[in-house]
Amino acid sequence: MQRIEVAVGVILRDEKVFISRRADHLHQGGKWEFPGGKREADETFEQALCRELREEVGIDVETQRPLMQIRHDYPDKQVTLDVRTVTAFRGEPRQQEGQEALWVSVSDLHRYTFPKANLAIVNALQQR
Ligand SMILES: Nc1nc2c([nH]c(=O)n2[C@H]2C[C@H](O)[C@@H](COP(=O)(O)OP(=O)(O)OP(=O)(O)O)O2)c(=O)[nH]1
Ligand SMILES: [Mg+2]
Repeated sequence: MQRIEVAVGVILRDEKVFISRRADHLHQGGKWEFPGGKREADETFEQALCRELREEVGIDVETQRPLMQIRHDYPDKQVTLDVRTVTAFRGEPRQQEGQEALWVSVSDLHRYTFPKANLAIVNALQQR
């Protein structure tokens, strides 16, 4: 199985995080996620995150910082998540692909069901 590399953005504003729900038909469908997507061959993770957040939530990232990299093996897919916090951006985040999305307090993040690989992200944010 090939490992896929995913750029993931934790968009933060006033102790809230912007999350969206994965479409039902996708891998890990129906769960909440931090916006992002697969890195293309000619991109750095930083570039991939800028592109994905422009496409998926319509913002231009101004400040991003590495938070962690997570390797996780799902039964049907192996992923590496390159996770970055995004603390400055232009535009107002809006889900561009019709998925549900909302701002949630960092302290409430554990109430939402994320893919298993995300557990470390939620823990790290709540310990900040
Ligand atoms: N975006 C995102 N993906 C996550 C998270 N947690 C997690 O395990 N994943 C996994 C699910 C998928 O297997 C993979 C992301 O792939 P994807 O199919 O959404 O990528 P993409 O947006 O580029 O979509 P596409 O190429 O299929 O159009 O990473 C997360 O918080 N955000
Ligand atoms: Mg995506």
